[in-house]
Amino acid sequence: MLQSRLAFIGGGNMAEAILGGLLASGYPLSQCVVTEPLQARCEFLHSKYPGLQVLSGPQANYLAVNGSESASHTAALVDNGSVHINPTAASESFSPAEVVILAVKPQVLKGVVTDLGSTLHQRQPLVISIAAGIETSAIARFMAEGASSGSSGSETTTPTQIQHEDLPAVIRAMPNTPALVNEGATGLYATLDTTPTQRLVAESLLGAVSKQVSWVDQESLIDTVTGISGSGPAYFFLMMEAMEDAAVKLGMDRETAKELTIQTCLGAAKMAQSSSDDLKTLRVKVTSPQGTTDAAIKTFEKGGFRDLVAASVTAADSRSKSLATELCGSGKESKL
Ligand SMILES: O=C(O)[C@@H]1CCC=N1
Repeated sequence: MLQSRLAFIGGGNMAEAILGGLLASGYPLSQCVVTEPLQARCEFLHSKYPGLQVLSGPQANYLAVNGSESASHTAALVDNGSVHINPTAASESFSPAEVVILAVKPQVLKGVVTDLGSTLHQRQPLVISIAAGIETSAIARFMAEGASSGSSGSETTTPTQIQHEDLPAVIRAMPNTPALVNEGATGLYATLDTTPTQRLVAESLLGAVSKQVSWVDQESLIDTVTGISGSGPAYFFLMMEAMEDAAVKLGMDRETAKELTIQTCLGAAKMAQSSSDDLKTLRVKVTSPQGTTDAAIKTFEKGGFRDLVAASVTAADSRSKSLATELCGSGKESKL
């Protein structure tokens, strides 16, 4: 399971970050398949990762999850024009995926999972979703709806009521974009029906691009993970933009202001990580009484900085919850 056959559904930035981190840590390329609807993105992935199986077209997700029993089946799908595939891999058969990473936008997750319902039900891979907001119960409902209607790929099943315990286990992950430079922070939530091995698999896959992987024991806390680390890089970019602009206003050239700001951010983060002091103590240690930092911090506090940060993190957390309601109905779903 630790070098499982992986299917990335969606080949965007986060999928690439996870894939790139895995490959850099020695994960076999031959164990990975990526599906991607955009031709230009497929070509980019082909050229950046020679030999990677990149599938596109209406059958791509089905084939990536289900596998293809024979090379001739794969070739037939290619001949039909329904699957675009790395030419070097066109004659290969595919093993079914043991882990499916749902790396599509929340807005298209429902359609993708419903279409894959039968195959997921039949193959029982571990499903890891990195889509913001969409709850595990909603993902289970989409799988069940798809499996009940037998709408997946070329498989057909008799319409039937699918029980929750018959569905694959789902783990939600919220990585962040610093994963692109192997400095990610990821929150994970697993439903009670996941096994310790499945949790370990999720942890090691996301750990390939994350310096920090933290489990949360309530699903709603994944929204809070989104509020601090998922969206968080943008908060620090905003802070750095504002510091750079302030220095420019005071007469510094932009490049110098940018370099000093970035290194200060990086240095502060490294100090916070390596020091045994808590964050408040670290701040107080920089702040001489009546000195320059004191003047700046008093200005932040007077301007309501803490309340503003709290309101902003809460807004992201709330938006993650409301995304679920917008895209999946109530957002608070009962078990099937
Ligand atoms: O802004 C967003 O919706 C996503 C989720 C976390 C980071 N970006």
